[in-house]
Formats: sequence, structure tokens, C-alpha cells
Amino acid sequence: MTMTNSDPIKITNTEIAQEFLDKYDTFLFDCDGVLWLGNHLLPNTKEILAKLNSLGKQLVFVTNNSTKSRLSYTKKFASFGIEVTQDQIFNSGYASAVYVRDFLKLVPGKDKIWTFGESGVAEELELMGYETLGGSDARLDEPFDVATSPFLANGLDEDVTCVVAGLDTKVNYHRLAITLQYLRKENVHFVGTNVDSTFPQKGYILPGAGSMVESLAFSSGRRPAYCGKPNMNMLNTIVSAKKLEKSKCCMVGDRLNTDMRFGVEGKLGGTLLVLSGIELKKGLWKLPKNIPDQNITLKS
Ligand SMILES: O=C(O)[C@H](O)[C@H](O)COP(=O)(O)O
Ligand SMILES: [Mg+2]
Repeated sequence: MTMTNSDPIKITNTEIAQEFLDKYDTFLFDCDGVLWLGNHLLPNTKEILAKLNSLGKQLVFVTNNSTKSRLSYTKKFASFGIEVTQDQIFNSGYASAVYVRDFLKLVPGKDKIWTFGESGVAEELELMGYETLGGSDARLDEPFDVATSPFLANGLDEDVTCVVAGLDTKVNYHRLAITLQYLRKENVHFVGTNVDSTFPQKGYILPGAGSMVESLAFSSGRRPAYCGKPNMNMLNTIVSAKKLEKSKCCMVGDRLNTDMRFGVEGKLGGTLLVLSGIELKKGLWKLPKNIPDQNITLKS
């Protein structure tokens, strides 16, 4: 549906749907809440992606979920019988690694990175040559005690110059405590993979990366540089890597303050909000009126 200055209108028939499809040659798909909820593939996802492929549309997958690397995501797609190549996938872990390399200009082999998050964050940083600490290290699963933590026994690692923090479903006091020690050092940069407050799962809304990163921000009194949607550096990376014509692109997402902002502030041709994830029908009426050409469908 197209949103002008009136309330959102549903895409209710094939004529409106065809007019919508004809506007774009590229669809940027969010993943959590749009394609799937955790390991539950949402209805018609395979059929819709296959149809778009058959129409010659380019598909790019843009997720704020940093728990898996882009390569691991190709395996998740394959587990659903959907063939996707790594260069079609951009996630907040990769966007954070690009930020560390190209904006912070940290030096692999010299600068080490402490990660708060799951394997995807460390994998993307290590692919760029950085040594990472923390993350999935099993010693962090142990109860925290200042007297026994192996991460404090010999003092902090002096070569750590950056913390990258994202969603960690094994969040605990040990991880929060050691990460805070690094954030209390003035020479250590603070990077957040994404700002999402919640994470959609089938039947549940769970704490998201942002709720953990903001906990570290609160305890350290510092603000992170968030790299995922709606950060425009992430969009610029995608546009240049895929040589996209922004006016012919549509961002499909389930969250207003990341996906829709990403599309609108990135001046993409259009956005499509689905209601199978975070946003609910009643939330649509809060949409700011000045979002041009916003396409919304009530797929729930
Ligand atoms: O908490 C998070 O990290 C996010 O909710 C989640 O990963 C969002 O992923 P997306 O909807 O951008 O695919
Ligand atoms: Mg989503």
C-alpha cells in the first residue's frame, strides 16, 4: 500500500500489488519478524522470494541480528530450502566490523577487540583479521567473582582498544562486569551492533540487543556508536557493494524505528511494513504523516 499524507492503506488486490512491484527492481528484506521468527519460517516466505526471483528482482537481506555471521545465515536460509549467497546478506555484525576497520581504522594484529555477543560478531571481526576476546568464551559462563575471574587475574588485556556489543542470549553478570571494565578505559571505543529494544520470536517478544547494549551504556556512562539499521553507513556499504539505484529499492521490514527509518532516511524508493514481527496494526496509526511513498501491508 502507498502512504501519502493520509492514513496507511492496505494492499488489498493484485492490481495494487502489481503496481507496487513494478516500481522496484531491488527488495531489501529484513529477516527477524519478516522472513522468520527464530527457527519458524513465516507463511509464504519461500513462495514470495521465489516469485520475486522469477520476476528478475534483486534480493538483499539486511538484518540487525548479529548472533550469526553472514556465512552462517546462508546455512539458515538453506535449512529452509532457500538458496542465498553470502554477498546478498548484510547484518549488524558485519556493519560493526566495517565501522571498526574503515571508521575507527583499528589495526589487525595490534588492536584487539572485546566482544559482548554471540559467535557472529567475533566471526565477522576475525574475517577482517582482528583478534577477539570475550564473546562465547565458556569461562564467561561461570558465576562472576572478582577474586577468581580469569579475565581479571592478570589484569585486563592492554591491547584491547574496542568493545563491540550486541545481542547475547547468554547474557550474565560475568559478561556485563568484564565488558564494563573495558568500557571504563578511555582508550577503548564503544560500538553497539544495533539498537533494537526487543527481538521477535514465535509467540513471544524477547529482550533485544539494544536492551543489553543500553545496560552497558548506563553502567559505563558512555554512548555506543550503533552500526546496524537505521545507521546510514550500513546502507551506504550495501548500496556501494551491490551498486544499487536507491530510487528503485524497497525496504521490507517489521520495525518502524529501524527498518522503516532506514528506508525513509536512506531515501529509498519505498518501504513496506509487515505486521508479522514487532509492529502491530494498532501501531500504524502512530506513523508520522510526513513519510512519503510509504508502502504498508497488513501481512500478519
Ligand atoms: O535484538 C535484536 O538484535 C533484533 O531484534 C533482531 O536481531 C533484529 O533482527 P532484524 O529484524 O533486523 O532481522
Ligand atoms: Mg525485523
